[in-house]
Parts: sequence; structure tokens; C-alpha cells
Amino acid sequence: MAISSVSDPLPPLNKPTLPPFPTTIPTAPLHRISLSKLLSHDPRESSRLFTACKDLGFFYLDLRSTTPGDSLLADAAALFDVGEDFFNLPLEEKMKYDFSGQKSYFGYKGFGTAVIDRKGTRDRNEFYNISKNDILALSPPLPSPHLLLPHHPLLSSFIRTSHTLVHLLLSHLNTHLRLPPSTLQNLHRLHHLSGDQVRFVKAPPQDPSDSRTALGEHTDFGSITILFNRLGGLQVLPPGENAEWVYVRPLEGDAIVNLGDAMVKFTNGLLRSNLHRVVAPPGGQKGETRFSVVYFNRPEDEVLLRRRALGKRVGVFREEEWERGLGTERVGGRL
Ligand SMILES: O=C(O)CCC(=O)C(=O)O
Ligand SMILES: [Fe+2]
Repeated sequence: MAISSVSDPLPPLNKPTLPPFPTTIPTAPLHRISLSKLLSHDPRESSRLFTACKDLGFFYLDLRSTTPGDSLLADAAALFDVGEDFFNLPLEEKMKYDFSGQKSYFGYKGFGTAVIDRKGTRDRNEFYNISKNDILALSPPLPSPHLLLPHHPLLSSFIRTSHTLVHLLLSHLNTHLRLPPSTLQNLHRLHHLSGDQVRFVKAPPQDPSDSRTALGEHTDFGSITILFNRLGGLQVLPPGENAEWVYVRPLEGDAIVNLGDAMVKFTNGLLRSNLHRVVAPPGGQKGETRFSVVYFNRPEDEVLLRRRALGKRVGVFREEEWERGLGTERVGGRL
């Protein structure tokens, strides 16, 4: 189990044993924003960030050679192993943490228990969502599998560092938007109740005859998502009439960051929350089990936004409700 001691070298985010992402397929041309430059308030990098948030709402954040970035990379690498151990628990154990019946979005979502389109096609992945409120003891503890308890300090570190980076990004955006100081940051305070969560995702390898999407097309409904991928599979649909889905190549040393619908609402459509989905990893990665580690930042609970996350769960889902479960995909007619 993977928490390294101080003297260990940093664990690489990309396991050397995984087959590489193919060099021959088209990929999304995401801007690569340097955390180091954002930390030193480099004006050009700050403008590049603002542009990336307006144009696509998805970018790479190069975390290397910075104190918070190296810490986040190390925590994410350790959490890949924790997530894998969690998913290896027996299904009946994992099902004890499915709280969807209590209208909670935290906890376990089993394989195939959500729908990915209006026809009701089932997804093909598992999630485990861990609440920031819970790990930072802002709310009464939720039931948790024993194997996760020793990792609460690691989860707390990952949450705090992710949140620090979210605040840095928000402060740059706040300046470009010419809002009164700290307006955006004050909607996302660390020690206030919010739906922020860490998510572990697992999708098993896909039979070649099974072309199902693992996670259906969607926009994220929070503010800022920080995503760690080792394998391809994530795709974005760039803006424009004849756009096609393209893979996002995972980069070692970088997080993939995207804005969610809350940022679109806060800025009346100026910033973009882009459609994305997860399909089978490409090329030689196809036979691998795909794991992701994600931090979802959301506005504080006091900030009113319509809840829609549970509308896609099987049992709750109704075809006529599909449209209501969509995000800001149609804002500005940009589908
Ligand atoms: O697993 C991924 O790469 C993306 C996951 C995602 O988009 C989500 O959980 O909202
Ligand atoms: Fe997403």
C-alpha cells in the first residue's frame, strides 16, 4: 500500500508498466498552463489561463517543480492504489456505501447503475465519491470502509492541496473578470459546507464487440475539476459545427483541469464548461483497466444551484427527464 515514506523518490503518476498512449491518433490541443508561472503571477500565463477557460474550459496544468504541484502528484499517485484496493472489495461490501437511496451523491455507484443517454443505456464504470465535508470533519462522519480509514490523512492532504490550486485559479479568473477582490474564492471557502468530493473511477477493459461509452457525455456541474488520468479514454467535443470527439492524452506531471457549469452560470456564459465523455482507452491501452482520481470543487451549499446529479441513476431516471438532467451543453447554442 502506497503511502511513501519521506526518503522514497516521488512515485511516478504514470505506472511504467502501462502501455503508452498511441502517437498516431488525433488528440485535443489543450493549452498547457504552468502552475509555477501562475504561482509567480506571470501576467502572460494568467492571460493564457483566461483564454483556455473561455475557449474550451479544459487545459493541462503542469504541476512539476512546485511545492503544491509535487505534493498533489505524489498524493494522486498514492490514491490510485487506494482506489484500486477499494474497488477490489467484494460487491456486497461496496454496496453498503451506496447512499443514493438517501439522496446523497457521496459513496459508491455500482457498475451499470447509471444511464448514459436518453435511451437508458447503462454506463460501464464504478465510482466512489468521498466528501470533503466528511474528511475535514465539517459534517458528521459517513460510514466508510475500514480500508479507507488509514488513508484519511492522505485524502485530507489531497483535498487541501487541490483546494489551494482551485483558489489560485479562481483568483486569476477573478482578476480577469474584474470582480471585487476574492469574489469567486468567497463562494468556495475550504471550511464551509459544499459538495466538493474526491472521486475514484474504475472502468474494466472492454470486449472489442462492446463499443459502449464508459461514462456518457456530460458537463461537470460544479466549479473546477482536477483530474488525474494514466490511460487515455477521456474525450472532449471541441466547439464548432462539424467537431468530432477527440481523446485527451494524459501527460505525466500534469493534471487535466476543466470548468463546470457553476462557472458558466457565475459568468453568464463567458467561461466554458465543455462536453466530455469516457470511452475505451485507445490502441495498445485497450486491454487495461482504467482508473481515474478526481477532485470536484463545487460552490458552497449556501450558493443556490439546481441539483441534477442523481437524475441519471437507474430507478430515478425517466426518458422524459433526460433533458432536465443535462448541463449547460446548450448555452449559447454551441453543441
Ligand atoms: O475518468 C475520467 O477521465 C473522467 C471522469 C469524469 O469526467 C467525471 O467523473 O465527471
Ligand atoms: Fe466529468
